[in-house]
Amino acid sequence: MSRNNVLLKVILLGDGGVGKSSLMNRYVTDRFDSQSFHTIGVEFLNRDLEVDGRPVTLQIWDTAGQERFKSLRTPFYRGADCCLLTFAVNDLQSFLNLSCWKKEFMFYSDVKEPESFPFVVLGNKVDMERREVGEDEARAWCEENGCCPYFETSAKDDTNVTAAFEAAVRVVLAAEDQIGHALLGSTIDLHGNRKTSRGSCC
Ligand SMILES: Nc1nc2c(ncn2[C@@H]2O[C@H](COP(=O)(O)OP(=O)(O)OP(=O)(O)O)[C@@H](O)[C@H]2O)c(=O)[nH]1
Repeated sequence: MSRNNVLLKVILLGDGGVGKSSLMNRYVTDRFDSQSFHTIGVEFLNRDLEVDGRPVTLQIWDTAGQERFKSLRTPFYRGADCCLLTFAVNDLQSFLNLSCWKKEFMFYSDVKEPESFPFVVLGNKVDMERREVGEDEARAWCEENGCCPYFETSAKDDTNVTAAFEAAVRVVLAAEDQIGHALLGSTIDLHGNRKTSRGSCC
């Protein structure tokens, strides 16, 4: 039996210059521009793919990370299925700002169940020799903040870019399956209360 195509909206957030546009362009067009300009507002690109036999259209929304564009980007958070929090491993401040990005997303999006909303974290620019954020430190932040999985990426070298976007699709599909199973598997106890179970994203 053929399965229907699923449209998923994922949104890239993070400080200006960490490589959000470059990651999107690498994944969708397989190109890298070393002179990439700052995004103004938002841009989006689609890519069709198949994950575990399921046809998916991934709609990737790339937002402007600079503070002055905040009012242009926040209206686009609504309806997102997954948020990709991005920092650059050679820029400590962009890592420290991840919590602010997560808060901003939760404030302006229409997420119904904040505890189980899927986040993926990308530590970009791993091709750079000088690092300011270690992999262990980044993984620890992800664990503490319920934002898994974590990928170390390079849009320049095409390291882990496909893996990261496919992981975003997988966490969304897994979360949807879990809700489906929870509803199917919910039971009515003798007192008439519906029992459901829900897991976290990690
Ligand atoms: N070395 C290296 N440079 C990168 C990588 N990704 C992006 N860059 C460079 O970093 C700069 C900023 O990249 P962008 O993709 O425009 O960053 P952004 O996060 O979209 O920035 P805003 O649009 O301002 O939010 C550009 O000069 C890119 O060429 C990477 O993986 N490695």
